[in-house]
Amino acid sequence: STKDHLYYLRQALELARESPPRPTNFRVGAVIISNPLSEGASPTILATGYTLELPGNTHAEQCAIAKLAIEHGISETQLHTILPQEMNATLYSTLEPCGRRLSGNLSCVHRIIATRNKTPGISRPKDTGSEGGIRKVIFGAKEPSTFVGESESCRMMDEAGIEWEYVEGLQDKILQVAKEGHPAVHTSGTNVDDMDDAERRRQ
Ligand SMILES: Nc1nc(=O)c(N)c(NC[C@H](O)[C@H](O)[C@H](O)COP(=O)(O)O)[nH]1
Ligand SMILES: [Zn+2]
Repeated sequence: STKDHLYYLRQALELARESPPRPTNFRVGAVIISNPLSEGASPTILATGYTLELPGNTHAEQCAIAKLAIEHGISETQLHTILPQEMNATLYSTLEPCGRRLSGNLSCVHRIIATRNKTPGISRPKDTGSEGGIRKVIFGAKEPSTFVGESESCRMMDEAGIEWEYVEGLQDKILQVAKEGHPAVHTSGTNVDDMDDAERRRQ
């Protein structure tokens, strides 16, 4: 339910606050939970991550996925062996996972797809249970167009048969945390350093 979703998005937002502010990316937090389909089983947190947590130019979702694989001593493409379908692994991210990165690094949507037992080139009907790994992605804010313009992430997840859901309620706070470290935009509208001298003198 939305209440549970907001509970985990709040946890992810707390993680995002751990991220060092940079003008070149967003501060994001991610939580991977098992949310078993079987009756009465309770969800458990499997891994967490925040932007730049692991060395290098790392994203929150990337860190959570990498940490889970490291913890089990397996590669990220083998995560479906510890995330069977009945575990219904779900990734919560404060911001929509990236579909493209200005750095050219592998996007988080591709990393999420790689956790599933998808033999490249063999397309199974969507409902086959054998595709474990991360089955659902829930995020609390759409990615602003700052870096890559219109995000293709949701279309890419649809094509990969990964369920996703944008849960509203925390988006303002999430974006405020995400953009800390970005150049301030003067509320007066035009950014002072964008003005020409004549206009600046008139201020
Ligand atoms: N979902 C998400 N999680 C993150 O941890 C993070 N930093 C971003 N940020 C998205 C933004 O589009 C990219 O940060 C820029 O495109 C620059 O790309 P790099 O981060 O340098 O690879 N998005
Ligand atoms: Zn990413």
